[in-house]
Amino acid sequence: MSEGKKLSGAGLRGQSAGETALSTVGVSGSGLTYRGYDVKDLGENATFEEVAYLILYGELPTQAQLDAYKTKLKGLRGLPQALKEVLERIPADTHPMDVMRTGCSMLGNLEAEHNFSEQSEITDRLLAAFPSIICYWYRFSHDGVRIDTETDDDQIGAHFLHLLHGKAPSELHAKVMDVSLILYAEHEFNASTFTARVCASTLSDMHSCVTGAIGSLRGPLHGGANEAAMELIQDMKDEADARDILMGKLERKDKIMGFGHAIYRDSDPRNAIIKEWSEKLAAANGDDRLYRVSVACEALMWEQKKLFCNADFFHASAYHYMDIPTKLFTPIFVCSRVTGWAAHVMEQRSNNRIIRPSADYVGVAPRKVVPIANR
Ligand SMILES: CC(=O)SCCNC(=O)CCNC(=O)[C@H](O)C(C)(C)COP(=O)(O)OP(=O)(O)OC[C@H]1O[C@@H](n2cnc3c(N)ncnc32)[C@H](O)[C@@H]1OP(=O)(O)O
Ligand SMILES: O=C([O-])CC(=O)C(=O)O
Repeated sequence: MSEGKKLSGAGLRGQSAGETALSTVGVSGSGLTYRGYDVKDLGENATFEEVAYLILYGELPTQAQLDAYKTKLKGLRGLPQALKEVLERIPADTHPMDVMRTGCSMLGNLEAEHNFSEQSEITDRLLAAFPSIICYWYRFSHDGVRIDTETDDDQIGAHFLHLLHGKAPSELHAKVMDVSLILYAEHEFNASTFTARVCASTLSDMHSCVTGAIGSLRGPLHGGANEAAMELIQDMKDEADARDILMGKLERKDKIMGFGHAIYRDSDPRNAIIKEWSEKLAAANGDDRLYRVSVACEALMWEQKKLFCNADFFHASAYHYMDIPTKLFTPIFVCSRVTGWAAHVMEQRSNNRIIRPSADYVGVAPRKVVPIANR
C-alpha cells in the first residue's frame, strides 16, 4: 500500500475522530481489513454471514456457531403486519432509500430497543429484515403482489434475489451477491458510520442510529454513487463512446460518480474484486457491453485525472447483469453496511463521550438588536 493521502482539514479530512477495533482503511494488506482479516481473504474464503458474525461478535464463527446464526437470521425475515401496511402506503415513485429509512424507523416503533442489552438482538433483526423490507415494498408497489418474505434460502444475498425475482437465483448470482455484501460490510469512519456514531454518542437507540446512517448513505457522494455510476454507463454504446462522454464531462468539470475516494490514494481494494465478478457475469450474460465501457472509463479516468474506481463503479454493471433495478442498488448497500454501523454503535457505547466538536466562527461581529420599528 502507498502512504495515505496528504489531506487538508476540510471535511475533517486527515483528523482522527476516535478509535476503532473494527477495520482499517488504507493502512495494511490490500488496503481494507475487518478485525485483522484482509477483505480479499474474506471474499475468497468466507461468506457474508461469517463476516457479519466476525464484525458483530469479534471472531469468525465455528461451523456450529455459523449454523445457529444462519438459522436465527432466517427466523427473523418476517415483517410485522403494521410495517407491511406502512410499506404498502409508500408510493412506487419514492426513492427506495427513503423506504429503507422509513422501514427502519417504523420497526423502531414496533420493536423498540428499550435497553442496550438488547442491541445484538435488534441488530440481527435489522440484518434479517432489511431485504424483506425493500423487496416487500418494491414488489407491492411495482407488481401489485404481497410477497411472503420468509424464504428458506441459506444466505442473505440469495434471499434478496429470490424475493426480488420470485425465484431462487443461479449459483453464480448468489455467489456474486454474497461477495458484494462482504465488500460493503464495513469501512471505518465513513460518513454514514460516523453519523451512526454521533447519534450513538447521545445514548440514542439503535434504530435512530441506523435510520440516520441510511440518510447519510443515500447521497451520491457516498453510497448513492453506485446508482449514479449506472446512470453514467447505461447508454454508452462502446469504448469510443465511453471515452467521448467522459471527456465531455471532464471538460465541463463534472464529478464522475464511482471514482475517487476520501482515504484511498491510488486504488480501492474492493474494486479489483467486484470488477472480476462483473467480468464473469458479463461472460455468462452473453452481452459484455457494460463491462467493456466500464473498463474504458476506468482507463480514461486514470489516464486523464489519476482517479481510480471506488467500490461503487463496477458494482453498477455487476448488479445490472443480475437484473437488479438501478434504484435498488443503494438499498443493497444498507443490507450489508448495517453490520458495520451496528458494530460501531456498540463500540461507541462501550466507551462513550458525546461527540461534540467545536467550530471556527466566521459570522458577523457582536451587535445590538435594532427595535423592529427602526429596521
Ligand atoms: C462507497 C463509497 O462511498 S465510495 C465514494 C463514492 N462516491 C463517489 O463515487 C462520488 C465521486 N467521488 C467524489 O466525489 C470524491 O472522490 C469523494 C467524495 C469520494 C472524495 O472526496 P475528496 O476526499 O474531497 O476527494 P479528493 O480530495 O481526492 O479530491 C481531489 C480532487 O479530485 C477531484 N475529484 C475527486 N473525485 C472526483 C471525481 N469522481 N470526478 C471528478 N473529480 C474528482 C476533486 O474535485 C478535487 O479537485 P479540486 O482539488 O480541484 O477540488
Ligand atoms: O470510506 C468512505 O469514505 C466511503 C466508503 O468507501 C465506504 O463507506 O465504503
